[in-house]
Amino acid sequence: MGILPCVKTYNEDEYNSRQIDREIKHWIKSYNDAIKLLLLGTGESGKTTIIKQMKILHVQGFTASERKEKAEHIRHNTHESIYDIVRNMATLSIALQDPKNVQSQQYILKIGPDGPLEYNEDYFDHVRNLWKDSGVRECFRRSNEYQLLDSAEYFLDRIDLLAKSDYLPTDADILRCRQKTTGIQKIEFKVKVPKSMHGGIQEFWMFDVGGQRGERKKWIQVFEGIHAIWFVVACSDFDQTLREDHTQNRLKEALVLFEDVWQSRFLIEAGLIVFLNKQDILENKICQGRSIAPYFPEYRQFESQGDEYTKTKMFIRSLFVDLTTKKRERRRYTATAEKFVIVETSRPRECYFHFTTATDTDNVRTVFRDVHQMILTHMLNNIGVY
Ligand SMILES: Nc1nc2c(ncn2[C@@H]2O[C@H](COP(=O)(O)OP(=O)(O)OP(=O)(O)O)[C@@H](O)[C@H]2O)c(=O)[nH]1
Ligand SMILES: [Mg+2]
Repeated sequence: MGILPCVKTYNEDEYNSRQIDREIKHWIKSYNDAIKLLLLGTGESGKTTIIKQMKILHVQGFTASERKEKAEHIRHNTHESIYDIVRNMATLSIALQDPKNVQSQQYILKIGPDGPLEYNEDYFDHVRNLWKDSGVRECFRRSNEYQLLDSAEYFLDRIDLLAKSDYLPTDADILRCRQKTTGIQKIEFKVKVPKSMHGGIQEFWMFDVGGQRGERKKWIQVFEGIHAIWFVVACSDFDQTLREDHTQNRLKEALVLFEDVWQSRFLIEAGLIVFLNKQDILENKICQGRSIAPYFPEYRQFESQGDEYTKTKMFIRSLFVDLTTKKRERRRYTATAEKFVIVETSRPRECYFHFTTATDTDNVRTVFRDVHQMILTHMLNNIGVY
């Protein structure tokens, strides 16, 4: 009599232990599976720049032929920049400081937005003349009133380098280069897991999509099986309008888009990390005396410690945090009432925030390390290791 329960217990233990073995195998398999990350955000927020950083940090960087190809894009970015500045001088009623530069202005305008057939010495001389002109600089300073690439100043300041026939861009130049993403891109890479987190190698798949309005309908194709969304916001956009809709403020568009992503039932299982990006440009703007208050009047009531830049970045973060505290709404059909009703789902969900400068490799390295650690802790938590 005394033996039977004991035998039974032994069998149960054996069964349980086999079951646990199976589960552990499954956990380890899913732990070793690639972590799938999806970068989302409006156009020009910095998604592709983060992908480039992953290539620099975790793949082998850029080959000589890739750099050569980028040199052409960079020259084109530079042309687009000077063309957009001089084209907008008339609209903003800004005159050239030196009337002799009219010839250079006409030369650039005549070329048109697509750039010259050949980037020759003559071309670069005209760009140099214009970039030295204080009227051109004044129009550049007012670039929030029209559409201008964020890297305009960076490349125009380096015009002598770009003019060299053997110019090969550095990593920093490539990170500043702008090419709009169309379609869906994927980068795969492996990262060592720290010993403190059980060691081994973790594979990542990172998906990049185009952020302009016309591109967003393609996003849903990559929602399946995503572990975490990195939502990228260009914080410096607060005084700019969208390229695709000149009536919409860029930061307000980012807030609307973020709310859509946060509320999306397709992304309910994915972790959400917000990259409050372009901190370098934001700080610069604030130091130059620009304020977010005319675009977001509630800023005047916002209370925060620190200087104006710190206050602005904390305010922008608070705008996103507020959206995460709203209850998620879902429409459900009720047969009795024969209509759809809004039901609130209140499943707790975390959202993490990081202030970033995507063009700064050290900054992205640190942020990626933190985010990786967080994802691992989250996964290990889920399988009960911690
Ligand atoms: N100064 C600065 N420039 C940045 C930063 N992040 C991105 N940029 C620049 O902003 C421009 C746009 O960045 P992208 O990475 O192409 O933006 P995106 O989100 O991929 O844009 P789409 O492909 O249109 O969705 C590029 O010229 C980048 O170099 C940043 O933190 N600081
Ligand atoms: Mg892109």
